[in-house]
Amino acid sequence: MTFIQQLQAAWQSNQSLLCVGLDPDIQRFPAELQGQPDAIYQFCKAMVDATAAVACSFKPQIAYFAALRAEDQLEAICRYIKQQYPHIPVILDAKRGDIGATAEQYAREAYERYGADAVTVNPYMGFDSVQPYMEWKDKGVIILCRTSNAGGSDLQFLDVGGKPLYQHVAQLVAEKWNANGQAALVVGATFPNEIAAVRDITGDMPLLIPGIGAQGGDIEATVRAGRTANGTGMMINSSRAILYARAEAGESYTDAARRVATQTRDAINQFR
Ligand SMILES: O=C(O)c1cc(=O)[nH]c(=O)n1[C@@H]1O[C@H](COP(=O)(O)O)[C@@H](O)[C@H]1O
Repeated sequence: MTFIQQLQAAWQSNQSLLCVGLDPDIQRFPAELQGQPDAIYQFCKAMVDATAAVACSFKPQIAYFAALRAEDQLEAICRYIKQQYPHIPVILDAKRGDIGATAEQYAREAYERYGADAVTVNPYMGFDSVQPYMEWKDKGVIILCRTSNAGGSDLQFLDVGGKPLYQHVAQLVAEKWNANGQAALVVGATFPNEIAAVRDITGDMPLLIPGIGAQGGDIEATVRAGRTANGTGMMINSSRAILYARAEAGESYTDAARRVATQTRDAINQFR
């Protein structure tokens, strides 16, 4: 099964467009995990188990693991998801971008070492820097287009021949780069007008949309702008708002994560 087929199946089986981001910040872990040698893995495993029933994808952010020399725990959580929840695709968020020969190695790292189904990449160095990821025909290649951060406008909004650069990227990917139908684009939930513009350009291409939750993006505006005709087409990511949800009376930290993930999935579904 290709990444896109896997994603379509997960949208249906879990009735969900929610991507659960795994950004494990040890400073924010519950007391019971503090000081454990594999705390990052244990925390992510607990989050995966708590949210798997309402997620269409998981997105581990590699920096949170690599900064603490915890790549082995990233390997382990990717393997765990594959074993326990093989129907839910894993997106490695690495935002890679380099010359072709180096990109080949990054692609092997994402797809072989971590067994990811898709990886986020940066288009700034052009097609030959993205192509090596596309040689893996059944894998997803998720390309930055209009990122959720304010500074994204510094370059992505520059006028290139009468349109902003992010629209040029969307057009390039939709019309030229995506020969094998495996591409998706990143567009931030903090910019619903831009989500709508990218949706217009790209037809039914899946969009990875981070920025709801901790970054304050509006769920209704996001879904209305990004949905396809059949009410899918999006992986709407939330990380910190789910991982570090405040527990209510009698709740464990995993209960709180499950509650917020379920509420977020349901809030998204209201507007599909
Ligand atoms: O590619 C991404 O996932 C990404 C792109 C973008 O434009 N903005 C963005 O926030 N992200 C990632 O999405 C996650 C957002 O986390 P929260 O703000 O905690 O929900 C982080 O892992 C970011 O690295």
